[in-house]
Amino acid sequence: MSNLIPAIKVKSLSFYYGTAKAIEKVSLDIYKNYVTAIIGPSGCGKSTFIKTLNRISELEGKVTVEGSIEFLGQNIYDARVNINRLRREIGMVFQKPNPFPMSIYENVAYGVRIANRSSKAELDEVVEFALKGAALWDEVKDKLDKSALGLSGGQQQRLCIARALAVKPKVLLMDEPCSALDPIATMKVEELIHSLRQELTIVIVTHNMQQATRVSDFTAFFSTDETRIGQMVEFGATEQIFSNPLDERTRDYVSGRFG
Ligand SMILES: Nc1ncnc2c1ncn2[C@@H]1O[C@H](COP(=O)(O)OP(=O)(O)OP(=O)(O)O)[C@@H](O)[C@H]1O
Repeated sequence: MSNLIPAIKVKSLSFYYGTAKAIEKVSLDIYKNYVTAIIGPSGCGKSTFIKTLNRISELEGKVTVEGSIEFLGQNIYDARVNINRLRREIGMVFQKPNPFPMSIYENVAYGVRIANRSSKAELDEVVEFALKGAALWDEVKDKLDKSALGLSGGQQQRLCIARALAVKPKVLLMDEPCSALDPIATMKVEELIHSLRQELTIVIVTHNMQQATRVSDFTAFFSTDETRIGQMVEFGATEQIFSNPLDERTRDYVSGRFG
């Protein structure tokens, strides 16, 4: 792989819920226009980590962050950072599809309306662009005014991806985006992830190791020891992590002997 440009540089990141440390001193570069998978056993801090990347983790109450996360040359934890803009530039898709109880069109247009004043024609264009980007346009183009809640689970998840794409993010964070989907819907989302990396940088948390090998270019393996504090054990090209891991703990996990 040539041309590795970091989109996000995580430096010695530690994270606490109240006084409980959830992750310790994670450092890693997330490369632009590649897919990075975060894998590891339950409770090792994968979701916590991904949520620190756009400061969604701050919505969890009293939390403390140490270290830094550089995005576009700035520490995102700097007091001058505009959090709304940060979350538009680093969008997020969650485990369970969470469409708003409104029409398909309004779901996609929502964030754009908040971010800037747009004409109806501009909004129409963005909605079409985002739904096409999320490979959902053909299925919904004739029912844009219908409730999003009438869509299947897989369609709802692609709608949530379209909603994130509508505000033209540079990075998309996906926290187990397929865990509530059937195999066919999962395959569609995986194909989508593959094609989206032309335009975007993607970070995906997954429990499914086959999925990590199918969709990602790089993999970070997180784990905990007896302290129960999450740490990054190993990071590398996905092929290397799965075929020739350097750390014994990674080897045990990817071979299914642990976790
Ligand atoms: N909102 C919260 N408040 C307090 N502790 C939390 C909170 N969310 C997570 N934790 C704790 O932080 C640690 C890491 O949790 P996290 O959900 O990030 O792990 P994970 O690797 O994503 O787990 P899983 O694979 O089960 O989703 C756990 O010990 C968890 O109990």
